[in-house]
Amino acid sequence: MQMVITVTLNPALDRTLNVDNFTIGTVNRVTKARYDIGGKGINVSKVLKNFNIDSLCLGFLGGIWEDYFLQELKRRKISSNFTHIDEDTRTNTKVVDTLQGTFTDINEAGPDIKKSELERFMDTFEDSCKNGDIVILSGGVSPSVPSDIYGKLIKIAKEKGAATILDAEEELLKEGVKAKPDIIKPNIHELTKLVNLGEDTDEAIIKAAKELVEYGIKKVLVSLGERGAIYVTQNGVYKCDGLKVAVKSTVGAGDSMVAALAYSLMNNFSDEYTLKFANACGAATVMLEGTEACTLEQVKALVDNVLAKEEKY
Ligand SMILES: Nc1ncnc2c1ncn2[C@@H]1O[C@H](COP(=O)(O)OP(=O)(O)OP(=O)(O)O)[C@@H](O)[C@H]1O
Ligand SMILES: O=P(O)(O)OC[C@@]1(O)O[C@H](CO)[C@@H](O)[C@@H]1O
Repeated sequence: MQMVITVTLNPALDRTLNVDNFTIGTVNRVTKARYDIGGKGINVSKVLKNFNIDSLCLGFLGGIWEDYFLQELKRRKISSNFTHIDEDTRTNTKVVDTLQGTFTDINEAGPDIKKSELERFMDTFEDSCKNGDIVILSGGVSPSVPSDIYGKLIKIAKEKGAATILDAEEELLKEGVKAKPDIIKPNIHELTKLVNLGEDTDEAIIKAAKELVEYGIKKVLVSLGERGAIYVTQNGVYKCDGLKVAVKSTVGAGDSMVAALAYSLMNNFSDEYTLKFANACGAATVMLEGTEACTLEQVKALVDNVLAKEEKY
């Protein structure tokens, strides 16, 4: 049976603090706090579960939060086979200031991963991937994990006959792209660094994404925050504007788009509808507090409002 596997090499307990008029260098009072299990791959699995799709979460977990993550995953009926590590899984702090409309992420570097822990993970990964699976590689890694890790994982997954989706930044993305994953989902900042994009006009983004498709990546979804998204595939170029919605937290918007890409593959959506669906997922996610996953009902209520069109290039 086809399985979705999400890889989160550096999960995080996301602590979202609402602070009015957040100011650096003073005492800030928190009006509301919430905690969510997070890390990009785990967020993808949370969204997929809300879409009635089972997935298997892999990665590293350890220390004070390990049991909490496992309990939460169990409560959500999400399967997992995390590699246990000695050090503590990190806590990432997100400061939401609705008065100033700012969203600040303070992400920890993450625990040291020992060579033996990495080797155990590699074995688990290799044993888990099967022909026809969809493997999602998302997020950053601890400093001790080599930056070509995603390249290696993509190679293994492809040899097994699995489709691969990569959502990463900087060297992790650069090295991962060399292994030609099927789909990538850079945001505009990630794309800019990947291809040395001079300007962030639609034309420049489309040209860069087309070059990536010519290089061998089948589909490139560039997320542009409130500006919407651009999707370039072997079939064409598609563009849509962002939906105007009330934003509660931007955390996980990109992850919900990655979940949408997997969901679209499983449901054979057209490229145009995939873009509409992914953009609706992004909008639905920013309407929710903290790192809460969007639901299919929410997305269905928004998707028809997304105006996506094929661009002639
Ligand atoms: N302010 C907003 N209003 C409406 N939609 C938004 C807004 N911000 C993000 N989105 C939606 O979410 C998608 C993903 O956002 P973004 O480009 O910020 O991803 P990202 O940087 O990968 O996010 P993250 O790393 O926080 O998960 C956008 O393409 C858009 O569809
Ligand atoms: O430090 P990374 O791995 O780049 O990002 C981690 C993170 O910000 O990404 C998710 C939202 O996309 C959060 O759940 C998590 O805290």
